[in-house]
Amino acid sequence: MGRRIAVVLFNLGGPDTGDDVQPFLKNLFRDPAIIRAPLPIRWLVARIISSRRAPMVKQNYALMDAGGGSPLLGETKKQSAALEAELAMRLPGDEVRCFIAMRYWHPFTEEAAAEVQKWGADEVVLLPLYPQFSTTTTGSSLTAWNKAYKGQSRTVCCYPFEENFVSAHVDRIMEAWERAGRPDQVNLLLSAHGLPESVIKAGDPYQWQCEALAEMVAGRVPAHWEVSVCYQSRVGPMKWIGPATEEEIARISDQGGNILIAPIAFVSEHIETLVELGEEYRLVAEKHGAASYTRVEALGTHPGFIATMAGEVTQALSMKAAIRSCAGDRLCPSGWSGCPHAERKQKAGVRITENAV
Ligand SMILES: C=CC1=C(C)c2cc3[nH]c(cc4nc(cc5[nH]c(cc1n2)c(C)c5CCC(=O)O)C(CCC(=O)O)=C4C)c(C)c3C=C
Ligand SMILES: [Fe+2]
Ligand SMILES: [Fe+2]
Repeated sequence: MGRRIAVVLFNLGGPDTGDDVQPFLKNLFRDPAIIRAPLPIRWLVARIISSRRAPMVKQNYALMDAGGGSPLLGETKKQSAALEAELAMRLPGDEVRCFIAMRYWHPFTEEAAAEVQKWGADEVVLLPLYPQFSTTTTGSSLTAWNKAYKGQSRTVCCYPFEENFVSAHVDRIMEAWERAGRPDQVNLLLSAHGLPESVIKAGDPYQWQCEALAEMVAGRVPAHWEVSVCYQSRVGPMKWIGPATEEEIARISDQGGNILIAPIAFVSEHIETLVELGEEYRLVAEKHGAASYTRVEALGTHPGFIATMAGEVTQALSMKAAIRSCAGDRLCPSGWSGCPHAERKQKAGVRITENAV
């Protein structure tokens, strides 16, 4: 008899309606992976920031066609259904079911863990919808999962250099270039969600993974395009990693460039792609005189992305180790202490190549 395989998709979650915006933000800012302060301070800060931020953010959620909330759950359900169908084909002897585990709104990680437990899975594979590993996203979901689920699971930590994933990005970029009227001179901005600089200094490998992916993408688009990485969605007064996407757009627009802007750390459409990249930054580009501004679509259910996830799951199932990256074992160079893989040991006299790119 085949196995019952549960694939748990980790994502951030988003409010279902306008009324959910403030409690959703409160959940987010209460997370110690996001605000690194002791409990009473964190809860107070979460209450203050969420009530101050909610009115402005609510207006942005209302701009999307999602009943005043986020389209993220709907988009994640489409990816989940496509992955389930792909895995049913690849693992015909087994019963595979995908479960969605959101970190800050329904269906919460705890709800997903209870569902998996009730279903009676023989194998559990944790698969983040965050291609790059960060302690603030995948790391936080892993902590929540391990608290909620009683049993063994296998983890896919990250897949930023997986072949199908990289070529799906290039495919979406070339689609957008066609839509833009195939301009000869192009400024391709690869935009990722930013992080506070302190998180990176504490060893989080996210920025390293984003920038190494960007180099791979840059190597596959026309050689005369100008490609750069930038970081969006800054929140709060702390110093965040840069350059800031908005500043890059203003700089390039001042030179009259044709901008293609692609999300490289988000795999679905939501407030950060539809409103921030799609509307707010478009206004910045227009104000500064860009020749054109075209948003590259998120991967969504691109067949290459579904193949990436299906491949990672089947490989995770066939491994002895409980955790894998797209390179099999540890992907991050030593020094990135936030990487969930143990550091590689340097054997006497043997030089180990840490960087799998
Ligand atoms: C790569 C993915 C993400 C990282 C890294 C990340 C870090 C991070 N985020 C905040 C604060 C907010 N993020 C918000 C929305 C949001 N963030 C991500 C992904 C990453 N966040 C997604 C997919 C979304 C969209 C959710 C949706 O509703 O569809 C928000 C809410 C929106 C807003 O208020 O602007 C906040 C707040 C911090 C502080 C942080 C790292 C420390
Ligand atoms: Fe975020
Ligand atoms: Fe890593």
